[in-house]
Amino acid sequence: MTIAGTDSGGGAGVAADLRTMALAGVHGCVAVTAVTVQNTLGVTGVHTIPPETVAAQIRVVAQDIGLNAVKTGMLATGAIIDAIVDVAAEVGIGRDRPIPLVVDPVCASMHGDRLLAVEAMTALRERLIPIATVVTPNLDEVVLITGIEVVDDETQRAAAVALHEMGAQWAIVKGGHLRSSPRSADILYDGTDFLRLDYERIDTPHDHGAGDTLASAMTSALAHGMSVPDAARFAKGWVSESIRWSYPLGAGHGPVNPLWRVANY
Ligand SMILES: Nc1ncnc2c1ncn2[C@@H]1O[C@H](COP(=O)(O)OP(=O)(O)O)[C@@H](O)[C@H]1O
Ligand SMILES: Cc1ncc(COP(=O)(O)O)c(N)n1
Repeated sequence: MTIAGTDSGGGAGVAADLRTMALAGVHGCVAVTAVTVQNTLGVTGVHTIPPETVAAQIRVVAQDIGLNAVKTGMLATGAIIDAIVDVAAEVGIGRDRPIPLVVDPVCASMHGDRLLAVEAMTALRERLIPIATVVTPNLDEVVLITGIEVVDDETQRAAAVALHEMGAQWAIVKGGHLRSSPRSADILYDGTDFLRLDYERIDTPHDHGAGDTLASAMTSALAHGMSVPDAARFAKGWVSESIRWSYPLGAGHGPVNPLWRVANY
């Protein structure tokens, strides 16, 4: 299941998640948190869904269809985070529970438009991250959550340690925004070992939805029963190829494209 917002441009959020989940061989269910008015240039409006409606979407799917793995993306408000954390305890989602939870702590769009209220940062830090099986921030989110500015490998590792200490079972600190590096390397940490997930940096402005695609590929792999390190390796390869096959759309940032998996270009 993806718990996330919609993007009218079809590049990020629920649309990106469902594309990846389908192509990765799992049935994706949806709990919508917010409707965004969005195109490739930015977000011009957000309509949030009542927290009890978000929780109810999760509850009815858990009760009928069942959940193998869950990811969160855009959550919009602290009240929505609270509702998700409460229903997660009720149906068994989260670390040390039967259903793994991947938390992509989306705070803003790539255009800099806010997708999580400032007041929600405390609930994110103190309630949601502590129940995450894996948390997957980009470098902008790392600064907002931990105060650590990542500039190199050492600070990237320090951020992973801070996120693990906040309660996440595993932390992946994504290096996509570390433009000074010729590689695109993410660091995975479980409190003991660091795993570096390294890939060539692909030179393209069309990377809208990359973070969602990484987290939903990982969630799909966890739903198939893979371990977190195997799921992370799978997801890194998946998002890298999706960035390679991204396409221009509109006047801004086009979407990453998981159709590389099936398309015969
Ligand atoms: N230009 C790029 N080339 C290759 N991989 C990239 C590139 N940009 C981002 N990635 C990878 O895509 C994933 C999403 O990263 P990032 O862009 O940092 O997140 P977000 O989309 O949340 O801002 C990460 O695995 C990152 O390393
Ligand atoms: C509904 C929604 N969810 C997530 C993102 C983040 O994606 P990106 O960082 O590519 O803008 C977004 N723009 N919109």
